[in-house]
Amino acid sequence: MMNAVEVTGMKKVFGSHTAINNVTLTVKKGEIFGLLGPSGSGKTTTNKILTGELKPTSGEVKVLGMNSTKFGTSEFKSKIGILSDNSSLYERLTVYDNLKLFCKLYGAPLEQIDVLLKEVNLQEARSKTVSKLSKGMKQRVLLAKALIHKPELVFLDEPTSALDPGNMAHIHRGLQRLNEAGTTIFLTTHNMEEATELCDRVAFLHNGELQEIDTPSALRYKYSTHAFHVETFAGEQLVIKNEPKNADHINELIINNQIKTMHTDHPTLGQIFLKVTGKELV
Ligand SMILES: Nc1ncnc2c1ncn2[C@@H]1O[C@H](COP(=O)(O)OP(=O)(O)OP(=O)(O)O)[C@@H](O)[C@H]1O
Repeated sequence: MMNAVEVTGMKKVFGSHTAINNVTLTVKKGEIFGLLGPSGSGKTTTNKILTGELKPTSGEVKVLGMNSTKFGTSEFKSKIGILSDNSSLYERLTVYDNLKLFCKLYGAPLEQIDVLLKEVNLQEARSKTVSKLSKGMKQRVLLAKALIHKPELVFLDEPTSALDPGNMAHIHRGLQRLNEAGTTIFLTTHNMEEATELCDRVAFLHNGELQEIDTPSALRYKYSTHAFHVETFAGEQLVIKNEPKNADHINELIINNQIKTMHTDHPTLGQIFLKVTGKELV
């Protein structure tokens, strides 16, 4: 199966500052891939290179089998969708008229508009002027705009950063449905719960360099201490390694009804990021 994204040795230098250094990664077709990193780690720069807005200083970048000379062509634009900090809407037009304009631009059927307004939970705002929308509502219109032409691959830069928990959950379900229908999603976020919930694989970006790349569950296993954390009714806090030689000890605690709570150590992606880079994912 062809990869959706192939990046080899990508570097981006702004003046004397290296924003991206030697990044190599692939995104498989059909995946939800999460690029995680704190502010300034290089997520947006990576996105801009992959969507043709910026050129890498060096390295190879391929998107849907096309190399960077094809970025910006109508074939490229018809196959990818973009939600970035540069995405914009016509402020004086209504939500519906904005989407109608983009439908026409891409030759997409107008029926797509109502399908997408439902997906982003904005049916009731269809006749509102964009300038009167909240930040979160605008973000959802921009997401609908990014998806209007049914792209094969979408690049979503912090797609839920302005959303309340209810709308965030709604958008997450929508993105999962979109992915189940075959769309590959390249998501940049610093929201670790979002990444854990949505992503098949995640990459940690820190100071422009990739630190880890794997499934959330493999990373959580890798950085687990493989121990049981036990609280007894007597108030003791025990940490017992998950090893055969400790079976009798655990058995004894169970038989004597001493266990009040017991759980395995399963670090969150945020805790792992902190362990790997010494930085919080914010
Ligand atoms: N056009 C530019 N000129 C100079 N430096 C830049 C430019 N764009 C980005 N940078 C620098 O490159 C680094 C990475 O920036 P980038 O916007 O990619 O980070 P980010 O991870 O997306 O951060 P955030 O989450 O805050 O958007 C930062 O140090 C930033 O200041």
